Amino acid sequence: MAEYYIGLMSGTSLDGVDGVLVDFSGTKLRILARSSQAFDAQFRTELLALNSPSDDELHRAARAGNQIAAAYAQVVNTLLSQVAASGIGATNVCAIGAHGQTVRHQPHRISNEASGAGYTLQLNNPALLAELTGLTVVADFRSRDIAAGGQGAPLVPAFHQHVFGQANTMVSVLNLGGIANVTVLPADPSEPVLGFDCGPGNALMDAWCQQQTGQPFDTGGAWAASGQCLPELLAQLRDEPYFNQAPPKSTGRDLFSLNWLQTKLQGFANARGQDIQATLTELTASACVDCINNYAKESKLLVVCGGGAFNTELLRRLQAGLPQLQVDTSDHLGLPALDVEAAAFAWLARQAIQRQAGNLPSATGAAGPRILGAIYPA
Ligand SMILES: Nc1ncnc2c1ncn2[C@@H]1O[C@H](COP(=O)(O)OP(=O)(O)OP(=O)(O)O)[C@@H](O)[C@H]1O
Ligand SMILES: CC(=O)N[C@H]1[C@@H]2OC[C@@H](O2)[C@@H](O)[C@@H]1O[C@H](C)C(=O)O
Repeated sequence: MAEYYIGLMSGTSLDGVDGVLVDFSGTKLRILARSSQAFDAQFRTELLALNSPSDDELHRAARAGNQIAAAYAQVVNTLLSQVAASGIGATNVCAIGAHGQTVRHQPHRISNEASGAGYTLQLNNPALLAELTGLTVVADFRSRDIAAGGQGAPLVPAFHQHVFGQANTMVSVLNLGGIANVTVLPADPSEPVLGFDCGPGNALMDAWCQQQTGQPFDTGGAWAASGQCLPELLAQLRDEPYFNQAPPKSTGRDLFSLNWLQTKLQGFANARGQDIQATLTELTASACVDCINNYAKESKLLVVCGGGAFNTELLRRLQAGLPQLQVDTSDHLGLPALDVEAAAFAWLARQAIQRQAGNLPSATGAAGPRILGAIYPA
């Protein structure tokens, strides 16, 4: 009996929505349809602005949530139209897992407040999405883990374990989205799975590329490849306490923003744009390399997913920093790099519907396993 779920991810790159329709009924998941929809430049600018305090932000955030739900509904329609000929329709889909758009992520405990709790905020309107699609929607996956003392991120390690785990071999998985996060799957299944954010993924490279060239990202890393890494700037960028913090840990644009970069760039006014891009690419690569060397030294394989998997220069720098292992994209294991996160949220929706935990406390630091997400019935 088929078990269809839809997963929708719009991540910290702010580039748009990735969606997949997955069948979980077999031993291996099957992706039956995939679709991406880019946000237009104006909406992207608004989402970026909403990542920082600004005027009338409650009203603007609510409107942005509606717009995200509308974009999600369009992706759902496209996915369903791709499988219509196979006789699969909305009534066959168990639920949608809709991540929402993270605009704040402050999971750390606030000791001088009565609740002591941190928070995370994903803009979305799951009620509207349920109305627009007629489907059950699961949303707000992160809050429960934070309420249980966890980071609320990363949440993909449980899914990575499900799809990429190998008997008797340590495997590491690196998601290169706006932020980079790693999952370490131990060779011994009784050992805990680790998972945490390494630091910036594409966010700073994208921001610099957009500002200097007008292009939203450095295609293939070609611009970075034409420059030289600046060691002094790299040292200044690496001089950020987050990199030396022990896991569990997670971060976001709250820290790694264009403002952060501009502060670090003081004193480098005469540097060439492509050299700064090369240095930002090395920043992402070196932070990830250090995480692997510190927490996954015995890994023989590094599975790379997320849009950064298309950045050849970034992958070259990763492989150069990790000569002891093989760097490969998830495509080689049968799951396209851009589909992994969306598939993870389809899986997390399924966990919620089946009243199963979605978090891994060994990764997030939560007090225990928790059922994640709020369910908006069809
Ligand atoms: N051809 C390419 N060359 C270089 N970089 C690319 C290419 N295609 C995509 N990217 C990068 O991937 C990013 C999108 O990746 P992805 O969709 O995984 O991000 P995301 O969903 O926002 O991730 P996360 O939630 O993990 O932060 C783009 O912003 C860009 O930086
Ligand atoms: C708060 C938030 O949205 N975090 C994202 C972000 O993007 C990458 C990294 O930072 C990761 O921790 C997380 O996303 C993935 C899907 C996760 O939860 O595993």
